[in-house]
Amino acid sequence: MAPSATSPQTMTAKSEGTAPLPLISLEPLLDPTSPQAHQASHALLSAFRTSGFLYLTNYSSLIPRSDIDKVFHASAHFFARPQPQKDSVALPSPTSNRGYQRPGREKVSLAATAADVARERQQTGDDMKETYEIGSPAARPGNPQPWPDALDEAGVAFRTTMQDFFLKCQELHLVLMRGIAVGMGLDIHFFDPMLDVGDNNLRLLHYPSVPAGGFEGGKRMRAGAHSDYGTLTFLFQDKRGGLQVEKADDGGGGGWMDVEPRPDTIVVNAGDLMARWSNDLIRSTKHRVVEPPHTTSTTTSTTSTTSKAHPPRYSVAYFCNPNYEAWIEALPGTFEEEGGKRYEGINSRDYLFGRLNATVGA
Ligand SMILES: O=C(O)CCC(=O)C(=O)O
Ligand SMILES: [Fe+2]
Repeated sequence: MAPSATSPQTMTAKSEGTAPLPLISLEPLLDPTSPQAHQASHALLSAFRTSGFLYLTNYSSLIPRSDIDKVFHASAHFFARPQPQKDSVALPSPTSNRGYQRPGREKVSLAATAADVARERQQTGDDMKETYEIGSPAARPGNPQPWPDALDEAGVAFRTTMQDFFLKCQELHLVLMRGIAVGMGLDIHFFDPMLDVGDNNLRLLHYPSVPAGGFEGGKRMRAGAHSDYGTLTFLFQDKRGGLQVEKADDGGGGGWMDVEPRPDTIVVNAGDLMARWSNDLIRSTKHRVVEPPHTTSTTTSTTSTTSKAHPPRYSVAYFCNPNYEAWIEALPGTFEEEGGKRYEGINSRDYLFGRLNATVGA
C-alpha cells in the first residue's frame, strides 16, 4: 500500500486564526486629483485607526516586483557569506542603525529600558535572527554605511540594489503620509517638510532554519513581541509565515492572529511615533514572529511521525521615520484643548535613539 501522508497544520505558538486585515490599493493615492483619491485617503486612515496593519496592493508602478525579487536575492546572498565577512560590516554602535547585526545583538521588545530588555532576554532568550541595516543614501556626516562593496562584485551590486530600493520606499512613505494627511483633514503636503530627509531604515532580515523542537513549545521566538518605533513600516515577507499581530481585546481576552503572506502585497503598519503624533488616533499594533505553521508528515508504512526542521525565513522591513529634527506633538484636529494632548512633545531623534539604545547590544 502506498504510504498515506496526513498533513495536519500544527502551530506551537498560539494563534486565534487569520488576521482580517484591510486591503488598500495604492493606485488612487498616487493621483491626488483623481475622484477616488479622497475616499482612498479615508479608507487608509480608517485602516490605521482600526487595526494599525493593512495589506497594500497595486503598488508596482512605484515598487516593481522585479526590484523586490532583486532585494531578496541580494539579501540571501549576503547572509550566506562567511561570518567574518558579515562581521567586517558590523553595526558600529546601536544608534548608527547601519550595518550587520549578528544573531542575539538586537532583541525587539516592548520594554523601554536596557535593564528591562536584559531581563526579558534571560526569560525568553534572544531573537532568532540576523539583520543588515541600511540608512539613508544621503549619508549623515560621521555615520557612514559599512557596505560590503570592498569584498567583491556582488558586494558592489548589493549596494546599488539597496540604495535604489531605499529611495523607492522613501517615495512610498511620502505618498502614504499624504493620504493620512488628507484623511485627517490636513493639507496634503502637511507632513512633507518633516519627512523629506529620509531618516528611514531598510532592514534585511534572515531567520535561520530551526531544528524540530527548537522553539521550545512556543517559548522561543524568531522576533519577540514589540511595536515599531517610527511612522510607518513596510514589510515584504517570503512565503514562510510566522508573523502575528495582537488582537484587540474586545472582551475576548485578546491573543495573536496570523498575518498570512499574500502574494503581491506589502504589509504596512503604523509605529509608535505615528500613534503619538496622532494623539493615539492611529494604532501602533504589537506584533511578533513565531514558529511558522508547518506540516508534520505521518507515514503509515513505517508508522513513524517525522517532525521536520523549520526552514529559514527571509523578510525585508522598511522603517519610516520623521526627519530626526522633527518635533512630534499632537497633530491639529486630534485634541480639543491643550490638556487633551496625551503626550509631551518630543524630538524624533531623541525618541528613536532611546528605543535603539534599549534594544540593540553594544
Ligand atoms: O520579519 C517580520 O515579518 C517582522 C519583522 C519586524 O517586525 C521587525 O523587524 O520590526
Ligand atoms: Fe516590527
